[in-house]
Amino acid sequence: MSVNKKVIKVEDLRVYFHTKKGDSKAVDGNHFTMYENETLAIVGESGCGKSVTAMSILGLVSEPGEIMPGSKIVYMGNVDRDEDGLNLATATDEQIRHIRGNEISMIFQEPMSSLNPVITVGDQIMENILTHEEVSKEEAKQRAIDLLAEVGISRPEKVVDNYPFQLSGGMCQRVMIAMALSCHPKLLIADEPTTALDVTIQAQILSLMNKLKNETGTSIMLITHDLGVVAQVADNVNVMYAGKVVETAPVEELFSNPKHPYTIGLMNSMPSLAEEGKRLNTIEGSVPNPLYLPKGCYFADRCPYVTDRCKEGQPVDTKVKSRHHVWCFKVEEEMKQEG
Ligand SMILES: Nc1ncnc2c1ncn2[C@@H]1O[C@H](COP(=O)(O)OP(=O)(O)OP(=O)(O)O)[C@@H](O)[C@H]1O
Repeated sequence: MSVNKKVIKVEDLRVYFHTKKGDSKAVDGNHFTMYENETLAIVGESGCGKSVTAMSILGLVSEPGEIMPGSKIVYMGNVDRDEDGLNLATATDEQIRHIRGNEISMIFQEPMSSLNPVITVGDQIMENILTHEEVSKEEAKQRAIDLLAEVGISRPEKVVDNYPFQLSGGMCQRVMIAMALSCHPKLLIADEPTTALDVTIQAQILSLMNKLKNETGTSIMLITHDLGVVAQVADNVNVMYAGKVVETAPVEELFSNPKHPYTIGLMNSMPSLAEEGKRLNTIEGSVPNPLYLPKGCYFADRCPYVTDRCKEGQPVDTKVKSRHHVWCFKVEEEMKQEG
């Protein structure tokens, strides 16, 4: 089986917010690898560190937040520059500025508030192109029009001169995608890109993201709490809990063979995924406060299978099969028994 090229490899990423009450461990040992032409979905309850992980990749963590020493975010999207990759966790502001908006782009949940209301959408796309490439204004404008057409906006030569308020939410999100794609990014981070849109527009935006991935080979990180969205567009999924990945697997494998009790709980709480006729469950309890994390497994307090061992130490990486890994003592023991 051919494996796509690695774009980014995150190892032991820790992001702490230094507050008066102590260190709030928003991300606490996160790790994953992203590949070209693949969409990685990051799922998990509110506050589990999805957005902070994305902000770290973009160099946007600011005080009181800190990417802790030892964290690695190795960007390998452009091997011409450096065979070993560039550690974005320790890169200079200048190095990150060059990559952000160019090789790594981001689209956000609220397209209206991410676009500048007093600048036409065309000028905003052009500004991005002109910042990163040496092209004339005319060429940049033509590129903006072509990009608007590419993301499915009709009459792009007219829309290019519109202000964001003249467009619908779905159109603004398309503009954001056009902007993100203006410099052919190796990695596109989409943080809840369809949450603010109605269902039909949601489906169109997701299929647009799929099309772009297939046509350009861009690696996409999709942050969402919606497993329905994950099923539609993800190739791989990371399930995060309290700042850590607790399970990672290819999407079909995760849905057919979820292992971590938290992943199973998430699936049972989704109406479309729970077994027909079975009562919908919610996961009792709440995520631990990142200021006071327990010494054992962070899910122990909510886990129906908790044992003393779970309260004593942190579970380690257990391989279930190729690219399916779980961090759970119960799964570790099951795998040992299976030999
Ligand atoms: N500026 C800040 N100061 C202190 N804590 C912060 C700050 N920004 C984020 N956090 C904390 O970091 C943790 C992770 O937040 P993050 O926004 O990454 O969660 P999330 O999984 O993206 O949630 P959501 O789905 O609600 O967007 C949370 O506990 C949050 O309170």
